[in-house]
Amino acid sequence: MRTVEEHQAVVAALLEQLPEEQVELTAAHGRVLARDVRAAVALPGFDNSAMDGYAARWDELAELPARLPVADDIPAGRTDVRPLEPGTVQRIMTGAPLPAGADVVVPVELTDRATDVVTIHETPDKGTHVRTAGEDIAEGSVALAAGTPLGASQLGLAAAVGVTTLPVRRRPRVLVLSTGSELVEPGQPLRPGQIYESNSMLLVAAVEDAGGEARRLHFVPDDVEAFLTTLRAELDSADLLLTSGGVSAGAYEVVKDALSGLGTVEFVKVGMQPGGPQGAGTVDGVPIVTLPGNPVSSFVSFEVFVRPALRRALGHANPDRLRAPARLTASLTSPAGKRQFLRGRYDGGLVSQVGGPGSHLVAHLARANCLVVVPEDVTELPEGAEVDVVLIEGALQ
Ligand SMILES: Nc1nc2c(c(=O)[nH]1)N[C@H]1C(S)=C(S)[C@@H](COP(=O)(O)OP(=O)(O)OC[C@H]3O[C@@H](n4cnc5c(N)ncnc54)[C@H](O)[C@@H]3O)O[C@H]1N2
Ligand code: MOO
Repeated sequence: MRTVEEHQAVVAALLEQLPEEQVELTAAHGRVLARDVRAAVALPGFDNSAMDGYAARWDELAELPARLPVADDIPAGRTDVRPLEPGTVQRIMTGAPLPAGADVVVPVELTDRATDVVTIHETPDKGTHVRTAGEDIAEGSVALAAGTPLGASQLGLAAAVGVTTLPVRRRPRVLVLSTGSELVEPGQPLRPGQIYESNSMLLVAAVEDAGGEARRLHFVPDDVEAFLTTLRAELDSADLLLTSGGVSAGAYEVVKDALSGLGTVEFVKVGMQPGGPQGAGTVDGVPIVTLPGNPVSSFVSFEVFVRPALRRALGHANPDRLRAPARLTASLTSPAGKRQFLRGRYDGGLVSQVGGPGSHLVAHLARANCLVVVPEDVTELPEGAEVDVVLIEGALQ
């Protein structure tokens, strides 16, 4: 039996780092930066005001109230600001360049707001409300490091330093193929013994969530010829093929039967639950990961093996999910010798198990926001025990 880490290494080794491409900033959301991006300009680019008020020389405000002539008016965007003459102030707006010689901005609220000669009633400390050039980032320094996922704040920063395109890694093209003679397309009538096919939906969404580009192939019955025909027709358009179902110990294990002896796919048992039966390898040089058909097993296997491998291939600095320590709200039991990935809801340092360990419990899975990891050698945990949880909800990443 393979350990979780051993099978993770096998799957990760199947995927090479994806090639780089340059994309417009508007298309870079959700991608991963391939190379460091340096700031072409400092931020702030020049000393400027943090408040609407009056730029002044702090030494001249020792005696209050102070009355000083307003020598100029500086709205944001002015490019010809003159130095501050001694004995004067300049009216200034938020974001406008600070005149040379000014070392404080007095907010309008501390003045009579006059535009000819202003009366200042109170003065802040020297340097207050002045944003200094380069205090956020220096010109030429690394603004975004390779491996950074590009979300709202990272794209905002890229635009702020004047970037228009970014180097990212091409999204991996992942094919998803479900197998099973019991499967029916959602929307069609069900006969006794049939179920709606759901793993392909789950896996396509999981691939996209991991940064890949997924394509759902129409599921095939437990028929080796049908499976191989689909595989051969589609394989060369993929960086990875994910299959679901047909890998355990029964009489109609289509994926196992079709791939055994073809390419390098190896079928193994991994010491975990759900997700025990696994397979991974290549056919015609294309990586294939065969996930177990139970929906929760498919999901957990994707989380544990495929997601980190895809994210590593995308160049993520942190390919793994965030983890957190949490205290159990109720006791639990776990089989010896297998790492359990129970479904849970985590909030504020506490975690509650959602449903039992059964890998058919899709409604419970849909309510979970974490996986509760119970190590191989732990069989019982009391209420209040500390466990490790893997946060699986997008918003928490
Ligand atoms: N005698 C043994 N039986 C089983 C073993 C074992 O070691 N010995 N392992 C069990 C475990 S653990 C798992 S997990 C499953 C894995 O089985 P398969 O990968 O072969 O999957 P199937 O048999 O095709 O399906 C299992 C289950 O999931 C449902 N399913 C399958 N595909 C889909 C889909 N696309 N959408 C929705 N639901 C799907 C299917 O109807 C079955 O109920 O094997 C155990 N058995
Ligand atoms: O390991 Mo199976 O994946 O429990 O249901």
